[in-house]
Parts: sequence; C-alpha cells; structure tokens
Amino acid sequence: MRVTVSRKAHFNAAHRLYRKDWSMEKNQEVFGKCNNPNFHGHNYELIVSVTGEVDKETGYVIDTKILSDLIKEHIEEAFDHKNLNEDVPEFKDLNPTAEHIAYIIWNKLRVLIASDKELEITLYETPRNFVTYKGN
Ligand SMILES: Nc1nc2c(c(=O)[nH]1)N=C([C@H](O)[C@H](O)COP(=O)(O)OP(=O)(O)OP(=O)(O)O)CN2
Repeated sequence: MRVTVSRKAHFNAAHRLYRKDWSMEKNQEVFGKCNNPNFHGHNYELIVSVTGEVDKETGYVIDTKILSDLIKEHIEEAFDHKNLNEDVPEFKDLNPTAEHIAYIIWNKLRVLIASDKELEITLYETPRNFVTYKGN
C-alpha cells in the first residue's frame, strides 16, 4: 500500500527578482515591483510530501518527526529570516523565484530521504501563488 505523508512548514525571507546580466530597465520590464533593489519579503508556506510503501511493522511511510526535523535543520535554518539573494549561497547566481526555491529545497531534501520514496515540494510564495516540484 502506497501512501503520501505531508508536513507543513514555513519561513520568512526577503528577495529580489532580477538578472545581473540585464539592465535595470529590462529587469523592471520583466520583474516589475519584484525587482525592487531594496528587496521585499514573503511568508513562504512549504508542504513537503513523501510517497512510499507503508512499513508493515511501524505503519509509517516516514516518521513525521524525522521529516519535521529534516525540514527544520536543512530548510528553515538555511532560509528563515534570510535575504535569499545575499545570505543563501544557492541563490548567488540563481534568481530566487518560487520555482527556483522549490527546486533548491527538493534537491536539499532528496539526498536525505530514502531513494525508494517519492518527494514533492509545494511552495506558497503568497496565499494565491504557489509552485510544485517533484524532480525532473
Ligand atoms: N512564475 C512566477 N511568477 C512570479 C513570481 C515567481 O516566483 N514565479 N514571483 C513574483 C513576486 O515575487 C511576488 O510573488 C508577486 O507578489 P504579488 O504580485 O504581490 O502576488 P499576490 O498574488 O500576493 O498579489 P495579488 O494581489 O494577488 O496580485 C511575481 N511573479
């Protein structure tokens, strides 16, 4: 029996959407108010979902306490109350869009969760804007 187990988390972070190799005018045209050079913040809501076989002995796909600890240590510690452009090395040369943040989170967690389980990341940048990434 395959089941999906999900854990919610959140972090607050600042960012600016822009490309260093574009002019201010081009960045403004493409990214608008998200290109504010003084940055802006979001209350990101994160859902991490793990799908796999239910263990016959424990009844678990993954212990939610273990999943929660992994998210705290590897995602919240790295992103919470940070300026993503300036403080987080993964975004030094990668525009911190919701798509890219979800991709980075997936890659950070993928290596920590058993390879026979599927991993899916849903990231809400605002209550109405969210992305989903499950690899590939
Ligand atoms: N595909 C993407 N589009 C946009 C992203 C993104 O990461 N991926 N990011 C932004 C801005 O950073 C920001 O999220 C937009 O904020 P805002 O326009 O305020 O969004 P809201 O939905 O909260 O506001 P509305 O009032 O509903 O317009 C832009 N695009």
